Amino acid sequence: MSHEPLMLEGKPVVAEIYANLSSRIEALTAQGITPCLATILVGDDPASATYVRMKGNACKKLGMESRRIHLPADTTTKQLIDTIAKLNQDTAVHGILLQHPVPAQIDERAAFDAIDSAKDVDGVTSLGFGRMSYNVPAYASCTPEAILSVLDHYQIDIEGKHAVVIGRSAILGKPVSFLLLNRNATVTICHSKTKDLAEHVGHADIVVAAVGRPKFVQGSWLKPGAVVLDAGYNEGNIGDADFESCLDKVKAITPVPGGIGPVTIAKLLQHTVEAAEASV
Ligand SMILES: Nc1nc(=O)c2c([nH]1)NC[C@@H]1CN(c3ccc(C(=O)N[C@@H](CCC(=O)O)C(=O)O)cc3)C=[N+]21
Repeated sequence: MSHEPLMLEGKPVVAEIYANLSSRIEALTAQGITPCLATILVGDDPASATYVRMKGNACKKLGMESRRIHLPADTTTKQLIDTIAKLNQDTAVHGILLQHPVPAQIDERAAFDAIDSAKDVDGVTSLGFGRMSYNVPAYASCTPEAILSVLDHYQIDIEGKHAVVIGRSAILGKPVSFLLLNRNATVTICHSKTKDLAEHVGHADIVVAAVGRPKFVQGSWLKPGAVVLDAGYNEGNIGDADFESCLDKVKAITPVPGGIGPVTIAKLLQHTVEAAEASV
């Protein structure tokens, strides 16, 4: 590109979300309801522990409550579901986040579906996902919604654009594909078995990198003027896009860190406030 690419920084998007939330949190607290997010971490993955801690810290900063539940790595599906059931019953808890991924012995789908849909602030239940996909009111998964918020904040058109999503996970690739579809993008979903990935990506106006492989998306694959949203969170804060090579081609790109990640957390808090408001 002849001009500098636009940096899609998360910070102003987060500031906008938090500015809107603080008065709502105050109003709730005045009624004796402090929005409360419960996070469940199973096992000892250090990166997951960091993300969960960040979520709790963000709650504190905004005057919200949080509960951190940490279960051992050998937790069974039944034990996890029992823990979720207690949080479902607890009227002081408004949102429940089960940190993905869970250890292999756990049926993650069964655990996600045990979350009361009124508290499913991360859009992980089958009902929440289905409602989101049908474009009826629901809490969408936080990273997908963060991606849409970044596009909207920077006034990047979605309608009629060709979006290529790389990755098809339950909390990222699949839901972001539906959110983009519901905004009238033409969506291609690529994954590990996709042939000619570079060719698909080369047709994209909007590229969502959600593969979980550091520096995977190469600038050489991109159509000049593409917009790249990097939702990767690999070790060492390295994104899924090869930022340096992408810079030469893109109209706009999210940095990692400082892009989608912080907006994800803001969305989680927003949904928790909405769940608290709905509980009144
Ligand atoms: N049910 C579920 N929902 C999730 O939303 C979810 C999850 N499971 N499992 C793990 C991933 C990861 N994730 C991140 C959130 C924020 C940053 C973030 O804010 N990162 C900072 C840098 C991190 C740092 O400062 O250490 C940034 O990009 O600027 C990263 C990663 C949410 N996830």
